[in-house]
Amino acid sequence: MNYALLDNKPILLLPQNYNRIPFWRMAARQDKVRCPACASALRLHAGISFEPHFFHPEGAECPLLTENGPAPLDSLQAINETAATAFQAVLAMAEKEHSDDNAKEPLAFSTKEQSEASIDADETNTATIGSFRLPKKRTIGTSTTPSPPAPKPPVFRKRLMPKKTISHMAEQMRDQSLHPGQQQAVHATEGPFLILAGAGSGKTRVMTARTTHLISELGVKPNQIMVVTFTTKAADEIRQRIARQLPAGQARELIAGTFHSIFYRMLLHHQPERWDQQRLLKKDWQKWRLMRETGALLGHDDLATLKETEITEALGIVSRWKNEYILPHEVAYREATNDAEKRAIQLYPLYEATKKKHQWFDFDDMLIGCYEMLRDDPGLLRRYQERITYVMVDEFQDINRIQYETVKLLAAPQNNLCVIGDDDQSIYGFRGSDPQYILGFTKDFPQASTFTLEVNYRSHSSIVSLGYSLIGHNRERWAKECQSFHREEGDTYLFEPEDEEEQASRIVDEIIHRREQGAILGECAILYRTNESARPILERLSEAGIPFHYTQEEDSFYQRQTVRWTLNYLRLALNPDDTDALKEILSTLYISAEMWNVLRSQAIIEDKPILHVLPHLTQLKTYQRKHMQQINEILTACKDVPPAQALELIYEDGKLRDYLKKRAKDREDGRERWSDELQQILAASKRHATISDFLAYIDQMARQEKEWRTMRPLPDEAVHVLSIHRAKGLEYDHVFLPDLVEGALPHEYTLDELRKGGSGALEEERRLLYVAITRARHSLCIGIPRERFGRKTRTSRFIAEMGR
Ligand SMILES: Nc1ncnc2c1ncn2[C@@H]1O[C@H](COP(=O)(O)OP(=O)(O)OP(=O)(O)O)[C@@H](O)[C@H]1O
Repeated sequence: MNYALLDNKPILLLPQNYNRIPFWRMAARQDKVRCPACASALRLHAGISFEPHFFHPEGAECPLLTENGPAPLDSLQAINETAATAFQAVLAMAEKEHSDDNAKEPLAFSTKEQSEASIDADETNTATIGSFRLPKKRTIGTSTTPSPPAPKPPVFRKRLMPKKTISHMAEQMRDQSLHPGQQQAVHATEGPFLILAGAGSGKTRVMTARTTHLISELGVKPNQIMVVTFTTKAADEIRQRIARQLPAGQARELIAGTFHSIFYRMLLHHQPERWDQQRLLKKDWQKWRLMRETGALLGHDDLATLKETEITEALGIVSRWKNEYILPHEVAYREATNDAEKRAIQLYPLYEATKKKHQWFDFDDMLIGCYEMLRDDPGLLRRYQERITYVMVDEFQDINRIQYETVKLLAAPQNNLCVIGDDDQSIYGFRGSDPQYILGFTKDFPQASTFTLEVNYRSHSSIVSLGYSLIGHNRERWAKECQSFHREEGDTYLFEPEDEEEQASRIVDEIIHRREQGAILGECAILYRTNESARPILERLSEAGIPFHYTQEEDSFYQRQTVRWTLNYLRLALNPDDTDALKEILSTLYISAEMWNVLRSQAIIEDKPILHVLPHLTQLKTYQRKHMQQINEILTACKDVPPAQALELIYEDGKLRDYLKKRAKDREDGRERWSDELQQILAASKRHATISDFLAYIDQMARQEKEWRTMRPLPDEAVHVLSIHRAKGLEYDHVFLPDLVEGALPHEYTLDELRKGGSGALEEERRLLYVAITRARHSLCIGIPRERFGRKTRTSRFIAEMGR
């Protein structure tokens, strides 16, 4: 039903006021929204693909509930005449307001009428959803015949029309396991081959079929075939698929794995002492510490006391040089393009020398080590070349120079080298990979044959269309014809929530809705660009009791230092006796840890909470005493106000914001992450009426999150929450992409680079979004929150690009 009572006043979910949903959602959570007939509490269900509505939670008995669901507003008349009259009045008022000037107002949802009107208004090649435009018919396939006029879209739904040729092909091909293009790629085995394959075009299937063909049709021994994949998971999958098709044991002999795993096995075999795993710098912090000590050893200029970000930058640059096989002695005369590179030029030689002295090595050294071992020992190289007669490299777009050079050594002299990749999916530039290798393969191997696999078997046509409209804006790419195998159009939605909290709620409501329609949870994935986007989503999933898979890439949000300090202030407001909380925030009050014991004994003598004896410490300077007094007053005032208001008091009057700003400046950290974190807590707190509710909620979330993680649900039974980078190579029926706003996707640092005149990073961000879009089989929902971290957002430039 689209009506309810809030504090005895009628509210209606009408198109013109959908954008007030966050407020109603909260009211519904607090049982303030009630049914005008039975007075029981109503819940709000507001997803993405359906109209938002109030519903009676299970077990409710209400005269308005019929067999076919809740009765329309008219039926209320018979049950509660006063309420019905009040609703009619609200309805009339809303309609008047709407007809006056609301046409200009962009809506969070588009209604049936609006979608139809706006689509009618633009018959060319775009459809409008709310205030957004998406392609209605885009070239899929090669035909230039204009598509028939689009049918009227159902509510909240935008349809993209696939061309006839595609549906025709889908019918013809339904029962065949390999498309003719794929078959060609499988059967071409001798000499170098470049297989340029679009997203979802069956690269894994082709690699597997090619391997099986070599073994069972051509009699090649599995241990003569090397298959390089980008992840261990992909290698396992290929082995498993092959194991199903070949006699037992054969799959195990195949040389399959990532570059690192294959090369490391070779190194261990020939130089076990040198490459003993004990000497591997496995963890980031080990390299980090070594780099910091290198700086201190150099001891001049700014290197003696390297800052956090400078160390990370230096490690990144050194790693990139190594992947490009630029050796320490070669950088001395290099012209630095910026300060970070200048520092790296100085650090790199000593950093490597120290590692060598202790015989330590890292993952990049494995690649260099293997290349040099083969290059410098012609006998050994020949033995490998004689043994490995077929080489296949998947995800070739992400190869770096050192990997490429080693592969070339191994594949020679026959050069039965088959590389397969999609330059549009190259997303590891920061690791030294470069789409130029795939684009330049035919120059290195002029005799190479090139195949293109352009049919996307994964995604429904509107999703393929969106992906190609976007990626077509990249300049450095191999142009491909885009085709979808599927006749079905699929569903693509844009939605504009108020903020990241509402965005998360709507994604989760949508998942619940889809589960009710038969969707499998494991086929739903929420893909984010940066970790910050995950927090509200994980909370809403936990709250709704929906299991999820989430690989934590860094500290959980509520474990971060800034967040912990903030929450401890709130705890102290509730309970001035909370000594643990006070001890944690001492540094933010500029009180040293040594003072703690003095404070404790003073509190015991005076029989008062430590917080209250703070202003009376004799060691304090006058301004400090005044500040401590103020903190006491603020915390007392916080006790009885909603948490969002309390946080504002703590940040501003309590000067926590000033402290964090100063701290970041002192560390010259430069990152504004603390500020985003404060805004995130503020956004989360707005959903709660009291501090104790908010704190209890956080504790419960932490417990639940931990539980979900330890429960390890089966893959099918849990929603996947993961970064776009991790989602590469994977596929799901339903994909949700939150935060399509400037600064998130494209990421802020990309925009910085753009401002300085470089467009490479922006092209990589576009590829990243392309990867995300093409993970979806049937449906794709893109969220554009109007606010993020408490600030107004700007829609990602990529949205407009998808519509042109
Ligand atoms: N000939 C085919 N007929 C039907 N389905 C196919 C065919 N080839 C591939 N598929 C299906 O299409 C989907 C995508 O295949 P695959 O994962 O091999 O593509 P990919 O090129 O590796 O994708 P990406 O690079 O986007 O990760 C899979 O679900 C696969 O089973």
